[in-house]
Amino acid sequence: MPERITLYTAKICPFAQRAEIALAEAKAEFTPFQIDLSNKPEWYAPKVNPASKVPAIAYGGPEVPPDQPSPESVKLAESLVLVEFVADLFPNSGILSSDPVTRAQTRFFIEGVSSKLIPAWYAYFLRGASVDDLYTAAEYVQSLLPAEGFAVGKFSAADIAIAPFLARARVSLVNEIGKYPEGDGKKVWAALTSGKFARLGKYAEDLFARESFSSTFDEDYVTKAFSARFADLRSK
Ligand SMILES: N[C@@H](CCC(=O)N[C@@H](CS)C(=O)NCC(=O)O)C(=O)O
Repeated sequence: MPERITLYTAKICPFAQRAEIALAEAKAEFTPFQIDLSNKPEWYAPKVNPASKVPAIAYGGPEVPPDQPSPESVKLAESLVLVEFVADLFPNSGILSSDPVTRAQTRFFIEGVSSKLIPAWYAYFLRGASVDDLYTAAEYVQSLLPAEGFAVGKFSAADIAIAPFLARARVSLVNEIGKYPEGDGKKVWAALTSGKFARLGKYAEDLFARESFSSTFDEDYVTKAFSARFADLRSK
C-alpha cells in the first residue's frame, strides 16, 4: 500500500502535468498543492525541492499541511523520475509495461521527445528559430508511432511524456503566442496535424481525449497564463 503523496505542481507547467497524468492513470490518492511560479513560497526550495522547480512529491511521513512539509517525508523531483515512481508504486496502472521490450520502446520514445521535439519546440516558440527544425523533430516522433493507438500500443509513460507539450504547443500556436512571426501559429498547428502529419494529428487527438489528460489540463487557465507570460516575446 503506497504511503501519503503530496504533489507540488503548477497548472501552467508541462513537466508538472506529466506527474498529474501519471497519478490520474494510477487512480492514486494524493494531495495537490499549486505553486505560484511567479511568487514561490520561501519554504519551497529549502523544504521540498532545492532546484526550486515543479513538479515535486513529498512521499510518506506524518499528515501535515502541504505548506508545512515534514522533514520525515521523502522528497522527489524531476517529472520523468516521478512518472516512473508512480509506475513503480502502482504496477497495475499500465504506465510502464512489465514486458522488457515494451519498456525499452517506451523509454526510447521518451528519449526522442526529450532530446529532439521539446528543444525544437522551445527554440521555435521562445526564440523564433526556424520552423523546419520543429517539422524535422515532429517527423521523427511521428515515425516512431505505430499505425494506430498510442506510442507503444497501450497508453503509457511515453504518452505521458509528450501530451502536455503537444497541448501547450497547440495553445501557443492557435492563439499566436510566441516569438515566431504572428500569423504563422495557426498555419504551423494545421501543418503539424494534417497532410504528411495526419498520423501525428490523430495521435494528438487521442492524447487530448484521454481522461487522465483532460482532467489535468485547464486549457482556459493555460491560455490566459501563456498570454500573460509570453505575450511580449515578439517585442523583445
Ligand atoms: N527537468 C524538470 C523541469 C521542471 C521545470 O522546468 N519546471 C518549471 C516550470 S514548467 C519550473 O518549476 N521552473 C522554476 C521557475 O519557474 O522558477 C522536470 O522534468 O521536472
